[in-house]
Amino acid sequence: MSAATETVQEAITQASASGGLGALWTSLIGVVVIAALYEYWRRSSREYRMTKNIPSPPEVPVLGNAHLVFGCSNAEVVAKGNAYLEQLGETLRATLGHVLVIFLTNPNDIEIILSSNNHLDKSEEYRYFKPWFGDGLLISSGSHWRHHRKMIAPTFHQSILKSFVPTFVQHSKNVVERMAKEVGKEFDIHDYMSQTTVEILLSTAMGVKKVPEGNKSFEYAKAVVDMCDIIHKRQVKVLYRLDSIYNMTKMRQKGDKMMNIILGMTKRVVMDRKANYNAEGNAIVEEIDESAKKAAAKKVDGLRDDLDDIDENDVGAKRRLALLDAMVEMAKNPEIEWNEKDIMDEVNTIMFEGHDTTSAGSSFALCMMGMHKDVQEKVLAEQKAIFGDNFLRDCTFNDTMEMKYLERVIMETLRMYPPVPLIARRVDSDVKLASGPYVVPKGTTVVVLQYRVHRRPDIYANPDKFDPDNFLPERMAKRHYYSFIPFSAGPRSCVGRKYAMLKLKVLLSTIIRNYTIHCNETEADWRLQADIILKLENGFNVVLQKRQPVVA
Ligand code: HEM
Repeated sequence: MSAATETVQEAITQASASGGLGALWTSLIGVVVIAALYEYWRRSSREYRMTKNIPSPPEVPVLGNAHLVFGCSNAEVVAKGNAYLEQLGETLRATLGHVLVIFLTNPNDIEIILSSNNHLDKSEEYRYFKPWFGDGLLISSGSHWRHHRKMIAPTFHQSILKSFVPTFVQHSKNVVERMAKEVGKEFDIHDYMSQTTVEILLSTAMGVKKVPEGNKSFEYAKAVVDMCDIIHKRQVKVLYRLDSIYNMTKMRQKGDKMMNIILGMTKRVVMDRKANYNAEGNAIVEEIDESAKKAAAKKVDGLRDDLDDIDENDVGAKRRLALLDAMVEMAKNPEIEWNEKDIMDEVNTIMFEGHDTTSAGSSFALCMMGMHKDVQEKVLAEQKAIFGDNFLRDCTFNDTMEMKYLERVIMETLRMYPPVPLIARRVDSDVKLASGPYVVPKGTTVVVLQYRVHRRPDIYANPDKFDPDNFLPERMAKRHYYSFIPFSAGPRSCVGRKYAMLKLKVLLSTIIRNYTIHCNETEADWRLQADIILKLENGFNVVLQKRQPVVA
């Protein structure tokens, strides 16, 4: 007899002994009636009825599909989700109790959502980020988001990014030096990438002159990983979604501890910058070049966004500031609506978005090069062609423009292992999908699954094969624009995508010119962990060997 059956029998025996059997039956009947009413309400909602024709995994009353993920580890949830999509097709409906979600993997459907200026609001699931990001860019909505986006996008302008290159180089050289002690041993390179990407963000976008002593940056990065794990659990486990239950758990206590570490770091960053604020000294003055302006303006309309270099109204010289300086200046300007909370919200948002994504991206890229030696050799050949006899000299912005093959390696890595594996939006009106006779009702959560779109065999002929040539210009030209979306796309795409690509090139170029990378595992050994940012449950394990001096 199971322990549960014994407990129920014990309760019945005790209840009948104390004359409470009637009360027990009444309670049981009460529970059944409430469950039946809930199930009736759940199934008769407009969302449920309108999406009934969309394929769904097997449902049970009250819980919907929630029973399928009970007790599953993160990697198991990912594996199950993939298996259902494989079995049921490109568009899927799932329910967690009454919470209904539509999963999209068809680029035409995705374009309808992401290119629209209407479906810009994030889904309910992002609310668990609120104590961390406040009303920062990632989760805010409406006019607040529009105002912040307009003010923040120019702080990632190309002229600012170019000025960051020497700092990217210095930190890349530092991490090469730190990793020297691991040479010949197998180790998790993600730990090094995390610390470095935090420090790079602090020194560039945040303008911090001296990075925190000891392993404070690593402590921050670890706290971010733990906090993401907690937020992800709250998103997928029905009971933790309720604040009243979550507040009673040990997880809440751990969450508070992590938030203290995270907010402690970002508060110090803002205080430091304000104390050393010198807008004139830090500004980048850019001469606006007529021919560059005309070339930029010629870009295909559909691909234009607020990050493209289109400054048609700019004349003469333009003064630009990096993110935190720009925000401190805005807060001083009475004509701009910008206060202390706005600064903190954006610092917290960008410190998170800007480091964890690129540390995952760089770690995946290094592992892929460690596994695919032919690709590593081609990357090396390109580096030799660029750096010649002076192989270990500092990389410049112009060098990065020559790194076409490395760029393809990065894009192929982001295709196969997109650091942000999914995006969720709440649709603003009823949406007719292109993938079938489906209508997604207003207010429903839609989830765009980049990971699955990027592995569609009808788009990428051999989707599970690592092939940087998937990003040859002629192949890219033939594909749907929304079939490669690691940075999302449309008006709410990643504001840091150019920063990320430039930083990844400098970092990977510096590492590859110093070390040969080996990865003893195969992709089949990897256990993907998709809690907010895609990672590996079993670590990014590589072995480095010092590269012999290279002769061009
Ligand atoms: C490989 C690196 C990166 C990847 C794959 C990536 C991916 C993404 C994706 C998919 C989104 C949309 C998320 C959503 O809608 O839920 C996003 C938004 C965002 N990203 Fe990135 N990102 C990367 C690096 C960066 C960097 C370096 C920064 C800043 C320094 C940054 C800042 C942001 C911000 C602020 C948003 C919110 C934009 C908005 O809602 O207007 N990201 N990113």
